[in-house]
Amino acid sequence: MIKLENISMGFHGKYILQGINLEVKKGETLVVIGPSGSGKSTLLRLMVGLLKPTQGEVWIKGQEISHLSEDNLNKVRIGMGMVFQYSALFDSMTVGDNVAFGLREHTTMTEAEIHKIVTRNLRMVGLAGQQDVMPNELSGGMKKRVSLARAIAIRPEIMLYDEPTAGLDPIMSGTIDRLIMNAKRVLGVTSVVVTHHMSSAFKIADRVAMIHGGRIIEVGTVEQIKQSENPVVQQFILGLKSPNAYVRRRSEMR
Ligand SMILES: Nc1ncnc2c1ncn2[C@@H]1O[C@H](COP(=O)(O)OP(=O)(O)OP(=O)(O)O)[C@@H](O)[C@H]1O
Repeated sequence: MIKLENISMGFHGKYILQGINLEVKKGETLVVIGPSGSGKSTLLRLMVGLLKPTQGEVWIKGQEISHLSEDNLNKVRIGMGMVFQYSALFDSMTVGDNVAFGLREHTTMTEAEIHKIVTRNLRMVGLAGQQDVMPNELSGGMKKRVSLARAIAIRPEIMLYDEPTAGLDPIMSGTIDRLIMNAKRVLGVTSVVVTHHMSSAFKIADRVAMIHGGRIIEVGTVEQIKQSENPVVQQFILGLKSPNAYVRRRSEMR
């Protein structure tokens, strides 16, 4: 469904990502973890053609997208929902109109049908009855939830989430995790989720990929990641001060 082939990405001569090979299968949820600034958001932006790789190929549903015109890219993007860190809501539109936007643009649904979906989706993200509110009256976390309600409205085949639970309280984070899992279970959505929340990552992931130093240093199922012998992976998932702390802890346990 999504395939990155030998991707390198540099900004002003400095390489952020190097030699990235990654495949996300249909219906799979891949969670991307890694330190701040390691290139996780850049990876998502490459997948949706917002950035062109310095090197390598980005395949979406059998189509290489890094050389497509903006028009053709937009056609590919119709099947993709995005919940990005600063997902722009349209400030001049109500919450309800924001959620309805893609449905009005890309479907022939009646207003009554659209109203039903808007109401249901806002309820799913814990914002029932907020359709007439303007985005600037919402907290950051609420805006993120509106953008999630908007993204899933068009029933995309692919969903890309950039830190969907950042800034949310634990209960709301749990709600969003369940939404991501439901989108997979009910709609068969293929998802890539960038998160700093390890508990969330381990709950929702089919596979986890860890980026470090511009490269994918580990990829595998939750169990495989938890059992990784790589001290850098263990340091990250356990939140230790240094990789050596893990090596010491492991030798003490043996
Ligand atoms: N358009 C750009 N121009 C120049 N540098 C950029 C650009 N986009 C990202 N970068 C740089 O690339 C690096 C990786 O950024 P990115 O946002 O992908 O990291 P991240 O892993 O998502 O970080 P975080 O976890 O903090 O959100 C950073 O050093 C950032 O400054």
